[in-house]
Amino acid sequence: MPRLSLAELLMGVIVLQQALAALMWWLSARVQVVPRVPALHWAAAALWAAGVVGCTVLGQNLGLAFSHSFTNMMAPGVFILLRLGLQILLRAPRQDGEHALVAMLAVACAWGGHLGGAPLFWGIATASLLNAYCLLRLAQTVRLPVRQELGLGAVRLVVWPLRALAGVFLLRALLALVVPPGAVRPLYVDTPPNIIVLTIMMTLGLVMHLVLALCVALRLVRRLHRLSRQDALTLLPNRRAADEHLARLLARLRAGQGGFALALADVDHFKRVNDQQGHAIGDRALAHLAAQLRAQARPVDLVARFGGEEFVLLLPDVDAATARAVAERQRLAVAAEPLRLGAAALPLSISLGVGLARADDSAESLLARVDAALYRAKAAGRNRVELEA
Ligand SMILES: Nc1nc2c(ncn2[C@@H]2O[C@H](COP(=O)(O)OP(=O)(O)OP(=O)(O)O)[C@@H](O)[C@H]2O)c(=O)[nH]1
Repeated sequence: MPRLSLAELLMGVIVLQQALAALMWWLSARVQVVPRVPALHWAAAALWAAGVVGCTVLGQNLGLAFSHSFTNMMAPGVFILLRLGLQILLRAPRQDGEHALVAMLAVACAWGGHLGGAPLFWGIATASLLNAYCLLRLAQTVRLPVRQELGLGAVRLVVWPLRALAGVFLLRALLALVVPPGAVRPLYVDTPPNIIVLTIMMTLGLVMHLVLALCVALRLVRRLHRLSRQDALTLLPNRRAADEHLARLLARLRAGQGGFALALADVDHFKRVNDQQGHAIGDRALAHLAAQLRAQARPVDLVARFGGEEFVLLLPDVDAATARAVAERQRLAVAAEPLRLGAAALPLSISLGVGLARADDSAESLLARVDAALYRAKAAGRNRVELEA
């Protein structure tokens, strides 16, 4: 068995590593853990990288022209695929024109540089410049999402190796122009610069895919967190979100940082709506009411679906009179805006109970007082506001 050089060994590790990354992305796309299209782009990028490195090693018998041209022509494809996947994930504008231009230039560099008979150094220099450009563009695309998802530390972890590799390519381009032809050796030859380049490539290959995987996982967790606190029908915060917000406001009140009021709004005779119009119209009525309540509220107020046909309003920094006035405004707005059903209109109304939080309140005691006020509003004829006793 032929003895492998250190460079060849490193290239073998890179091939294996990229093949595993490709498998990981492909599997996660299949089981739909991550968005499918970006994951498939990254799988293709990893496979492409494994192919480029593998063919460069295996094709060394075919001569310098092959190994340089092939690597130079194919390498930008890796960066383009990685970048495309990221842009699709982020729904960022895609630079298809730029990518097509890079691909054409890569082919032109390889063709003109080696296969077309131009001096070897010219091909190496132009292709290295192209690779450096792709790497810098990839670093630019990666920077913002990684910073938002994972923080500044991760930016350094992924952006600096990308820039370092771009620097190495720039150096390679410069060397090709100033040193004698043949001094810039193909990657599979054991030279100190090649070992450095391969080490950076290996580290980057690992870090890049790990950081991408982490970004995707964090996005997923944040999405689940958001969904678990959102009501699917009205898109308002749900009971869980309201309970958490109420606990925060109570803690703030106890710390002497400001009071708040709580209002419960319940749709009047909603059973009748369902019975007479059907459940689907009932759902539309709830979504309509939710939009109205939200539209009437201040940005600092929380409007949430508390359950069924009941909504909760959390109003920070108001006194009892203001809280009552806010509830009254909401009631009048709902009564004034029936649900449009084609030419017909379905009148809707809400009853509200309102209460001001006290420093010794628990969530339960406050809710019990406001619920009692709501009960009185219902008992007194509905479509009205009652303040806690
Ligand atoms: N369409 C629809 N109906 C719901 C939903 N959640 C609860 N409801 C209905 O809301 C109705 C509430 O009825 P009740 O608690 O009797 O109250 P009401 O008819 O509004 O009468 P009052 O509150 O006393 O004015 C029930 O018929 C529930 O089925 C929902 O998500 N969609």
